[in-house]
Amino acid sequence: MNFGVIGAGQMGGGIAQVAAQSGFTVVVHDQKQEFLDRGRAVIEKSLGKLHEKGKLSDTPETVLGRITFTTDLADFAACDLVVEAIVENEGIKAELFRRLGETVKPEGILASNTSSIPITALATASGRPERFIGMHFMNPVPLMALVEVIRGYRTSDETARFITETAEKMGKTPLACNDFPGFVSNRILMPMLNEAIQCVMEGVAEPEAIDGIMKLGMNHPMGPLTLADFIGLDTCLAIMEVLHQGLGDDKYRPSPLLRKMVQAGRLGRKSGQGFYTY
Ligand SMILES: CC(=O)CC(=O)SCCNC(=O)CCNC(=O)[C@H](O)C(C)(C)COP(=O)(O)OP(=O)(O)OC[C@H]1O[C@@H](n2cnc3c(N)ncnc32)[C@H](O)[C@@H]1OP(=O)(O)O
Ligand SMILES: NC(=O)C1=CN([C@@H]2O[C@H](COP(=O)(O)OP(=O)(O)OC[C@H]3O[C@@H](n4cnc5c(N)ncnc54)[C@H](OP(=O)(O)O)[C@@H]3O)[C@@H](O)[C@H]2O)C=CC1
Repeated sequence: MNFGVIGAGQMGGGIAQVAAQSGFTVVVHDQKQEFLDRGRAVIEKSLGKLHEKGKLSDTPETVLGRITFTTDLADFAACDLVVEAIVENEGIKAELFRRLGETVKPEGILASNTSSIPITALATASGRPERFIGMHFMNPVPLMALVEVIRGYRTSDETARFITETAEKMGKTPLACNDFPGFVSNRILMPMLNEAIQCVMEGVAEPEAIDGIMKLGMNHPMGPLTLADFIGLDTCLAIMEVLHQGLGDDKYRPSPLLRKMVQAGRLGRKSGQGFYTY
């Protein structure tokens, strides 16, 4: 299969890596060569770790050899499937899908890894709503089992079947849900992270204590503030905005502290500082 990925950030890089581990021929796009170089280095490091642990059936070089990196969207013309993983912004994604709809061969399927943005709106922008779907991987992609499969209003059965089978070929467990703001994963996860941030703002406890309470008390692998830093506070804020606007209920109001930290450029792990310093 010719597998395309748009965005070489933490999610795009992980999706490209797992697609290549599954034997697919992969092309990855980002806006600038330096972002592609950074994405490639992250993939190399992850493959090295998996190889060390005997969790890779091919050598890291073989897997990496299946991936090409490009700044030219025209290189996606022959793709059977393109998964988009760029910034969580509806306008920017919609414009990208309009271009992909004109570039990728007509029978190619387009998918978004969006955390929360309506699949149906992006499907309309693509001009091929029957062959459009949400394919939502979890972070870190090489380690997490789930792919949330979100059907838009006009997604065909054939497209849903193809994505389910592709996720399985990638060693993931696909689970289906419908197109509502935040789908299932982030409708449930993100209010918890937002509430943890609200606890920091109100001085309920120090970040370390909040994380410790949720790790030791609820057996969560990461505390909510560590996880928010890991996801990216900009992405968390964007998801909360979609929940708040899309569901129209103030229980989804983003914490003012979350908003302020994003305004200050404290985006979590990717910027070196969030609730913790990296
Ligand atoms: C926002 C959205 O739209 C949706 C989302 O994705 S929400 C986020 C969902 N993800 C989560 O909730 C993740 C929660 N965290 C976890 O499950 C775990 O902490 C984890 C799987 C990430 C790490 O596992 P862990 O056992 O707790 O910790 P850790 O010891 O750090 O990691 C295990 C190993 O995996 C390795 N590892 C971590 N990321 C890796 C990657 N991308 N590739 C390869 N190896 C990796 C670590 O280096 C570590 O290796 P060593 O044992 O050699 O040091
Ligand atoms: N972080 C997470 O835990 C998860 C995120 N997601 C979703 O995946 C998507 C990507 O998130 P993530 O990988 O974390 O984000 P990153 O910030 O790591 O990467 C985003 C990518 O989008 C590119 N980008 C930014 N602006 C534009 C633009 N205007 N046009 C084209 N490309 C652009 C970035 O390139 P540049 O370097 O140029 O900015 C970068 O390659 C989002 O939709 C997010 O909601 C889904 C599951 C989990």
